Amino acid sequence: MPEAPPDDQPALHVEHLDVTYGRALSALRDVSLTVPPAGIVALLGANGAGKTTLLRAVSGTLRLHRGAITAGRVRYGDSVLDGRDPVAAVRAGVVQVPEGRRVFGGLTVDENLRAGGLGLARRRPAEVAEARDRVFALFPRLAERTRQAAGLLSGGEQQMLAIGRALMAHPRLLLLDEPSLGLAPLMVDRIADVVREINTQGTAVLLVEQNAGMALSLAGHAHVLDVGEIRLSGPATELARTDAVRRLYLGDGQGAA
Ligand SMILES: Nc1ncnc2c1ncn2[C@@H]1O[C@H](COP(=O)(O)OP(=O)(O)OP(=O)(O)O)[C@@H](O)[C@H]1O
Repeated sequence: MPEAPPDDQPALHVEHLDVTYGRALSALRDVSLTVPPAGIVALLGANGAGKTTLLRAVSGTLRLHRGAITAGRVRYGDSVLDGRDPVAAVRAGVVQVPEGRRVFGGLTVDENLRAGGLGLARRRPAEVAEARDRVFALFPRLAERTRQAAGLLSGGEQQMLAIGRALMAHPRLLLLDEPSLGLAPLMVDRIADVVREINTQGTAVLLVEQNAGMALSLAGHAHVLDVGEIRLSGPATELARTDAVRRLYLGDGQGAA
């Protein structure tokens, strides 16, 4: 469990972040953003803009992908997260749901959930059971399939499981990487409802999405990344009205009226 009580919610501060892969590839340049306590912030951008890279920099998984922070800071409350590992981030209350519903296909739903939060010290069985109950309340479909192999779930159910597994670690900040990718519209709505519900329960969300309509309907604030740099930032409702966002991300060929 994170050390701080739930009502002591820190903010995430990403400050002037530069990230490179290998020696040559600059993936992020001078990126700054804040996720306020219990807020939802959306990060939009085309393929390759650097959205996943930013989540990796926050969750401590960058090094697993041969990336490195070369300048700037990532702070979550009093915890400095840049240069740390994923376990340090999880202990601070920051958990990433990777793109592509990476569930353990050969393990059951229940085993996948139990794998969430591994690395957290001293969890009592009652705490694990309570976390599972919370996941099942959000995703009743998972409760009906606890013994099913995760690889046999539908795409939407696998996304639910990936989010559920992250929730097992009691995040105070959830990093969601394209949760709507490849899902049917009804399932996208369902995932959006769940993100809203998780946030209502007090968890902040940094939401990476190509589905700008969904992301802007959920977020209070949003940023647009373009080839490694933040081009636009503002309240989600305002961003949804700008020409560039409407044309490029909301499928509005006419631009703003
Ligand atoms: N492990 C890696 N090694 C080298 N380059 C990488 C690696 N991961 C990402 N990149 C490069 O870094 C840049 C940013 O990629 P990133 O995956 O962060 O973008 P993205 O906005 O999340 O795109 P997508 O929507 O396609 O996932 C791209 O040029 C990508 O090719």
